[in-house]
Amino acid sequence: MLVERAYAKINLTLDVLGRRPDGYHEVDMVMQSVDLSDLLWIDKSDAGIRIESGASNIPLDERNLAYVAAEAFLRKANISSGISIGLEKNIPVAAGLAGGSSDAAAVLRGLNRLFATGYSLDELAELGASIGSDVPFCVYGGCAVARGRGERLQRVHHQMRAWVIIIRPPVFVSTADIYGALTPKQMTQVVRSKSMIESLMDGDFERMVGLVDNRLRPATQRLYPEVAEYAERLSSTLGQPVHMSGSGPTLFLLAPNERRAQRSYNAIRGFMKEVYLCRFI
Ligand SMILES: C[C@@](CO)(OP(=O)(O)O)[C@H](O)COP(=O)(O)OP(=O)(O)OC[C@H]1O[C@@H](n2ccc(N)nc2=O)[C@H](O)[C@@H]1O
Ligand SMILES: Nc1ncnc2c1ncn2[C@@H]1O[C@H](COP(=O)(O)OP(=O)(O)O)[C@@H](O)[C@H]1O
Repeated sequence: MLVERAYAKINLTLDVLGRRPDGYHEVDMVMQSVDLSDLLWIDKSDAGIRIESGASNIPLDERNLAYVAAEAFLRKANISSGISIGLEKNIPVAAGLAGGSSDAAAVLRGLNRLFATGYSLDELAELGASIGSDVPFCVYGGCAVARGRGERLQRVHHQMRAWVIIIRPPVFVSTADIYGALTPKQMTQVVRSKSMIESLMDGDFERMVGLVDNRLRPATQRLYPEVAEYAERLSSTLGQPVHMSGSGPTLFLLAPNERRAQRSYNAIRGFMKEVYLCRFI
């Protein structure tokens, strides 16, 4: 048996360039892993794929992305063993934090170790792209610019230290609905990833914060006006901008040090239920 950790991500920039013939959207986004994670215990078993978890808000059958990943891996490696997966779910579900994608990526890494199949991370990422657009990034973690539908990655090795306060409003958002609600005006060729990477590489925290942006946000706020209300309340209480991750509804704030992060975290906990304090990894 082995243990794998599946980290959540936030989007520091997210630009949509246009709709593709396959129904997906061409994106350009800077993704960053944070140290909020699920834990997976992965082992061989007699037959079939079994997932056990205390989480009651996700399917534990073949619809679970960890299951889909295990099935895809066994098929690729031509292995007939059964698999058991224990899943401790700490990443909020359907939140724009890629929790399911990260679980899938952790299963690919874990099974590669368990069966000593020797696939490279690039090979696992390629397999991951068939499971979901965010899975290839989650195979590597860290920081990367993701293009295409999210699967074409340029990894970024920066030393920026930043704390992240993640707030999950009680709103349930469908990623497909958000992409589907984009208007042509919300899709442009202007991308912010280059400047964002420069600020990360320079360790320029203030510049980085000023560049955080997400082109899906207007669509999410139009379909779910509560998200705009939560964001407005948070930014007016704290006197600083609040950002949205992925298709939402998760909002986040960035802080340059632990003291400031803790102060914001304490203030937000007074009126929001689901708040997490974490860091870039
Ligand atoms: C918005 C983002 C930003 O990181 O993250 P989340 O909010 O899901 O965390 C991603 O683009 C989400 O990636 P992921 O959640 O893996 O998407 P998928 O399962 O591949 O696709 C779900 C649906 O979203 C739409 N989709 C997804 C990716 C993309 N580049 N264009 C799209 O139009 C499609 O309608 C697709 O059917
Ligand atoms: N292991 C998993 N963890 C979370 N959600 C999962 C998982 N497997 C499948 N899902 C389903 O995937 C959908 C998206 O979940 P998630 O990956 O958490 O969000 P997002 O794509 O917004 O980052 C949810 O509707 C959930 O039911």
